[in-house]
Amino acid sequence: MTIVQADKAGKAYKDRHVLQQVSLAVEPGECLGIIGPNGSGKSTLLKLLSGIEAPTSGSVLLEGRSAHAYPRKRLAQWAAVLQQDALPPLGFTVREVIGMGRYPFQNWLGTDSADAERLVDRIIERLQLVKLQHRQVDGLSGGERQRVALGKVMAQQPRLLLLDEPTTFLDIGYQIQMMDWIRSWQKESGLTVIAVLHDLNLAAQYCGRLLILQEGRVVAAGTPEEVIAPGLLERVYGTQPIVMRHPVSGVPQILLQPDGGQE
Ligand SMILES: Nc1ncnc2c1ncn2[C@@H]1O[C@H](COP(=O)(O)OP(=O)(O)OP(=O)(O)O)[C@@H](O)[C@H]1O
Repeated sequence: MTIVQADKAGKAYKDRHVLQQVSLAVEPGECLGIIGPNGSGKSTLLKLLSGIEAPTSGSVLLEGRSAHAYPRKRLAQWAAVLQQDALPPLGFTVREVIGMGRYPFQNWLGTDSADAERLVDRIIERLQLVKLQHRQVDGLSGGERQRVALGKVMAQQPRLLLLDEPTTFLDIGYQIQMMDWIRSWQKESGLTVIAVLHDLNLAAQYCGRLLILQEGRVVAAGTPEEVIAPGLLERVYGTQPIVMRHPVSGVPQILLQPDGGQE
């Protein structure tokens, strides 16, 4: 069954239309990348697709049901959101923060339906956080904190993972590591991923399908080959990048041209 379906979804704040007529369908196990310039509505779209906000027109269905029809706790057991700097609360250890991902699964006695401690152990090992697990999160570097935030959403064991700029503050090593972890998690568990990414090269490498927004409307959707095209990118971003094939994976990659390439 289609995991997420938007049908002519729109969002307006007062009389300002931030998103208009957005239609898309995301199938189980796929990775959809959402790209587009600053202010084009990417984060707003993610809020609609995660059920955090309701559309003001059209509809968003999660497994066939209106996102707003889900009780909050049920939604949290099903979908998880990872943001740019998820800023785990101060004063907690790495292990405690990862364990917080289990809150939606606890009953009123605080007991979990799964073997939560073993799950947290496995995640800590997987994300190479063993040495850091008893450290407070406040003292960690940006890259370490983002790893902890990923651990927390992994503990949630969602079926749908929504990423809002997950790699923005990370160096290239951490960017690749983060996206690789997410990809292997996706492959192992059939997780569905929707990712807002500013980095078109990362988006083309990790997402099988891309959707590009401009001023709140979908201007193109398709494979990276279809979307990462010089003419389209110039129209949307107002700059003309060089598009080349990645020498190893073959996916399209861009090189920026200062001043439009004219000396
Ligand atoms: N709560 C709100 N009230 C009014 N306007 C809003 C609200 N949230 C977002 N907007 C506006 O909607 C537009 C789209 O914002 P959004 O954050 O979705 O864009 P974005 O593509 O994620 O941008 P960026 O790449 O810069 O993060 C912006 O002009 C923003 O000012």
